[in-house]
Amino acid sequence: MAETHEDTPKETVHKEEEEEDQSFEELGVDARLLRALIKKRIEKPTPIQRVAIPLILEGKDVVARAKTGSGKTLAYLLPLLQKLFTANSDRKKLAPNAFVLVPTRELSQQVYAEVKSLVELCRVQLKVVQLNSNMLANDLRAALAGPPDILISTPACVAKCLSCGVLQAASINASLETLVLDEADLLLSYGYENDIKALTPHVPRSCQCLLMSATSSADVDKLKKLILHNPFILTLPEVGNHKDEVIPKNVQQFWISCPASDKLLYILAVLKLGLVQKKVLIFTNTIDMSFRLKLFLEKFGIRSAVLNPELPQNSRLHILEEFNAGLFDYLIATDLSQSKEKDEVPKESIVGSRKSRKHAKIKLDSEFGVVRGIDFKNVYTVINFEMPQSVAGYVHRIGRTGRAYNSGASVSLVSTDEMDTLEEIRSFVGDDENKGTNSIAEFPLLTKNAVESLRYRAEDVAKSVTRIAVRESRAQDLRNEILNSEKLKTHFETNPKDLDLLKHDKILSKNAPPPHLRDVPEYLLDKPTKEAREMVKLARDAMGNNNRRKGSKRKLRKEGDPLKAIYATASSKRPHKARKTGGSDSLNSSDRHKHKKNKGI
Ligand SMILES: Nc1ncnc2c1ncn2[C@@H]1O[C@H](COP(=O)(O)OP(=O)(O)OP(=O)(O)O)[C@@H](O)[C@H]1O
Repeated sequence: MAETHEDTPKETVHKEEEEEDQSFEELGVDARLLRALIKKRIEKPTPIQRVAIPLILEGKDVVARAKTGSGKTLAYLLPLLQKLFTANSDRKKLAPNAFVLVPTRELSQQVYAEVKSLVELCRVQLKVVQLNSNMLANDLRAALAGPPDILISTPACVAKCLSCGVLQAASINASLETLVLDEADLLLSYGYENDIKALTPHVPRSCQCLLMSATSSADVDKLKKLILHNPFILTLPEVGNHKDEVIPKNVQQFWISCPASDKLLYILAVLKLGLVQKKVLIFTNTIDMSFRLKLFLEKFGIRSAVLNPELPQNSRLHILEEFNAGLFDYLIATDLSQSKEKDEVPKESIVGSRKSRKHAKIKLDSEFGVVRGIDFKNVYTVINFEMPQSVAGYVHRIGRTGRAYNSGASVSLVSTDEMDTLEEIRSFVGDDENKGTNSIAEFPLLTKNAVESLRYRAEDVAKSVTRIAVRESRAQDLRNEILNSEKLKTHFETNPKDLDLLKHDKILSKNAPPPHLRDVPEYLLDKPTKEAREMVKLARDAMGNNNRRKGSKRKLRKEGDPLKAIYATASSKRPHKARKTGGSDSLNSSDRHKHKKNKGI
């Protein structure tokens, strides 16, 4: 095991403040990787990268805890690649030199894509493979022939490789130089404990072990004991042990009180009136609800895609790719960690599919995960259409926006039944009126009048989205995706960059959406809503409709995010106590005055 040491969070704080302007070069990153980072427009290291990279380059075992979106992936990938670039090519290699183990396939794909792009940009010959436990033993064997330099996979797949003799314990022991457990706080809760235990006896003592995690938990401690000996513990002060600092500071959090039966109406108002910035990631707790929402929104001309664990893997990856590439603005993701709907797809949802007849039932993919780790690109707004059932669920959902140095917002629709959850979240994230930290403020831009103006249309359309319509659409979508999945597989093998083949935000309703529902007539909008809408539009324009654009980002950081300026007053004006019912307050004239004056927070 690598040389070890125990660092204290306090020492890390000191170091970070002192060296805030350190460049990647000063951290000791290789010239090829520096050039790759420039091409990727990554200019300066994030705090966790500043602290972790030098230690990992020195060969230390490291446990790195830093909040979601803080750049943990590059924190371990850069030194890992550098180590492989400079390794002696004559050394014995019977198995991959590095294992990167992650909890979900989506994440495995994401890390793989990141490694591949870095390796290509560096023009270095390194073989990287990504495996999953659905692969046949022969395919696993073929992929591991060589063997590759880096294996990216889930613990279950490595355990499978060991048990079916595709990977030999002795070969791992002779060759493994680096073991990374990414999203370590999740690995055990995904049920990988035995898989990890199957691997650990074969990890050589000389192997450098890295544990990356967004939160500290008993599970991380357990893994630490299982794998590492006296590692450096890096807990970023800004994330750190303080429970009130788990949400990135650049994410503004809002909530809207609304009856459960009015949620469709409220989300329609928020989206249709243009009160939030795109792209928007919407979380539901069940697959049926995601289809209900999709069908409802598409009647109003709002096209969205759904992402859930019953879809074939190729489709899921393609949906993520398309969303990240900006091909559509609204993605409805089902966070099944919050749901009882975990075990199987209901049979009726797959009736008629050729595959369904063959297999009778389709298991949901247990390696699916949309909440943790996935780097959704340029998501500005996260909407909790249904509240997560745990504080951790909330933290990880919100973490899909405000990634790295970007800003973002979250809006939670909270029904009476979910009010206790909101209170629990508030007390956990340290929503403190006096400190102004991490406040979850009432969403300031949606007025009661604006909601009521859409009620008649919304209720009418909601009635037409029946349970049967939902089930049929879900079945149809699954059938389409199963067929598409095969096409995608072959197509993307030959055209990896072609993202336009299949659109995932296609309309599922049998009847085309009525044209009169596409636009909200001016007479339905009250004055505050028109003003709020205009302000969001102005902010969007000022941000070039994309706050990640080159140039504009730098400008924004300097001058403040215009959307923050809009929200600022409302954020500081928290309701005294979470109300149990009713909509948001209207903007009064002094609020509006302040909105205009405020130059950002
Ligand atoms: N130094 C940097 N400067 C700017 N952007 C960066 C930097 N490092 C990483 N990023 C970008 O920040 C985003 C988030 O990074 P990453 O996925 O590694 O976060 P994370 O800490 O692993 O989050 P999570 O815990 O949610 O998985 C990515 O899009 C990544 O490309």
